[in-house]
Amino acid sequence: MTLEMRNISAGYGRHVVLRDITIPDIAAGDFVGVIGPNASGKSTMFKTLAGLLRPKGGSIHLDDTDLADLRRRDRARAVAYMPQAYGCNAILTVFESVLLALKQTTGWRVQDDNLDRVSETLAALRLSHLSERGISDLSGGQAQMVAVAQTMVRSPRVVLLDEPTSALDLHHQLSILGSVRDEMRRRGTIVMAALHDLNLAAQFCDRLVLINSGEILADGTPAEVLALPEIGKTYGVVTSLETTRRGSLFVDATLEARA
Ligand SMILES: Nc1ncnc2c1ncn2[C@@H]1O[C@H](COP(=O)(O)OP(=O)(O)OP(=O)(O)O)[C@@H](O)[C@H]1O
Repeated sequence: MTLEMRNISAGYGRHVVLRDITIPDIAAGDFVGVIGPNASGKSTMFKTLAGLLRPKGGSIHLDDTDLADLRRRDRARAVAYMPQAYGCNAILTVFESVLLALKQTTGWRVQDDNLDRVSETLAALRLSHLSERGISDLSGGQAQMVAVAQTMVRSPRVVLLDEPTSALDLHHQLSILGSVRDEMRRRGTIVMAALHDLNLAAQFCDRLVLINSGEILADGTPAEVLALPEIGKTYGVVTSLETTRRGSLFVDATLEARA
């Protein structure tokens, strides 16, 4: 399976946000980090991929299928999107809310294997202990992790996560990204995640796409992209890429060059 964005332009009314974006050859099981400053177009890219925003030009292909040719429900089955703003005040348990997400693109009759799928997804994300909790009684971080479960449960071919770790403590950032990466690799699902933390992006992503002002500035492995001078320029900081004693990449950033 291959996902490809070809010459996509998109925006809101006359405001053009994405300018002729091409991202080729995203393969099954790839974890692609989309990095770039505030308002650079990351969410707009995800909304366009999910079919919530119609591109003004270009096309998106999943293998030989142009996603624009799919019916709404089929597209939602193929591409699942977790927006930045999530949350739910319904009187549902976590388990029920994930089941509801699963049934959104199928019939409403609940079968045993649906229940198994919900249990497996919660277990894969290490969230089983929250199953019977009320969805509206969760902390911000717990709600964010449940939103990831709601996105993954339908076994889509592409998962789009818009800042999935913004509300999580350090332990849960590592735990949720590790679980998503392992589970999605096992299922051969493509994951694209907008991430602000470049060190998390370096640790978990196979590939990084740097976007600024709606244009792709770099696309490559974390080691390639994070070493580019464009990284510092794009964020308006000075960066240097280092390797820690444990062999991890580490982006050291300051506002101004040190004397
Ligand atoms: N619904 C909308 N209507 C009009 N303009 C919008 C809308 N949503 C986003 N924009 C504009 O599009 C541009 C890109 O926004 P987008 O949300 O894609 O950025 P982002 O990279 O996801 O930012 P952040 O990191 O702050 O979440 C911004 O200038 C924003 O103001």
